[in-house]
Amino acid sequence: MNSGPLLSVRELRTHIRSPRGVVRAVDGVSFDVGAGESFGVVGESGSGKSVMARTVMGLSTRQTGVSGEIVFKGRDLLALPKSESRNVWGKEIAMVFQDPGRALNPVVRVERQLTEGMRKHLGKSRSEARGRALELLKEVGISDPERRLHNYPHEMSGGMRQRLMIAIALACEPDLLIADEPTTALDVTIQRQILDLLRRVQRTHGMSMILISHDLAVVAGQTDRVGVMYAGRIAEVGATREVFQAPRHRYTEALLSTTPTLDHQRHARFPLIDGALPDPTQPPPGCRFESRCHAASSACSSDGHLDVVAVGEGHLVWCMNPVQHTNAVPAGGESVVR
Ligand SMILES: Nc1ncnc2c1ncn2[C@@H]1O[C@H](COP(=O)(O)OP(=O)(O)OP(=O)(O)O)[C@@H](O)[C@H]1O
Repeated sequence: MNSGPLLSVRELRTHIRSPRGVVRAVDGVSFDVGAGESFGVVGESGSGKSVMARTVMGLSTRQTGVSGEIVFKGRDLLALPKSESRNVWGKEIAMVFQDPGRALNPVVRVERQLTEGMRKHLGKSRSEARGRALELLKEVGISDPERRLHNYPHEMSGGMRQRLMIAIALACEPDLLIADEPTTALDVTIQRQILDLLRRVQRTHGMSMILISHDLAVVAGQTDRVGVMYAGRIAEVGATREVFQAPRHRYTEALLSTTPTLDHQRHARFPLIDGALPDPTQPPPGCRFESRCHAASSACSSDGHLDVVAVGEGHLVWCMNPVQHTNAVPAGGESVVR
């Protein structure tokens, strides 16, 4: 029996060949997600959140080179034969995308989109899968499910389509649900309902969730732990409350300090921080935030290995000079992990 975290991502790299060179979209990312845990991922546009999520979901293209480890329930998915990893992706790990209109097949009726996975992965008969599909539609709040089974996606509203995506994701009872900006494409009034639904199904099904969001307030309210991504790497990871109340990486600090409404859980969209992300085809040596960091020293741009400092229980920061808070950690309580 595997007693480690449900998901352990280690030194994950996803490099994409493109006309402008090799984009190092994900470039040495490590984090864990525990069973039943909700893990948030934040970071400004282009930091690599979506590429990381798609890689964990097994959605790499031919232009993509992936290395590192994605250890899920004790098995490294990148080292498994394709025939086995295919059974994990879509069944044990499922994904809800930003734009349900694009993620759903426009020419296939709801019934087939909902039952396909159950028939393929769980070996359910057509009528069993149909019965379960009706239950799932009810669970995600879609009324008149019998009629809905015959619909095409375009016959449903954006909010209903996202509910349908969630039902499809739940169909094979996954252990991990990845939600990549699941409400960005929706009206503000619907966003809250979808987030509440995700949180509810995560709890009732006892799943783990990776929730990617631009919206810091959403992540603050919905997740147990958070990873802050910057330029293809994790800058800081830890309990959401701790990271948001006492950030130790200056990138996290900058995000939070320029987001005054976070306390009120409103409109906490990503703020503008002076400067720009480095060119992902030619990232600088050393710390990638160095050029925008007010506390950087010459050592930060040196080509040495970037230290990971443990600043609290499960709280790691990729910085050689983390922010100090009074009362945060007793003197000598911090240690370099590697
Ligand atoms: N198919 C692709 N070909 C080339 N570059 C890509 C491709 N997909 C993503 N990238 C690049 O990889 C980097 C990371 O992109 P990604 O979409 O993961 O960022 P993100 O943090 O999810 O941003 P957003 O919040 O805007 O979705 C960016 O520099 C992006 O331009």
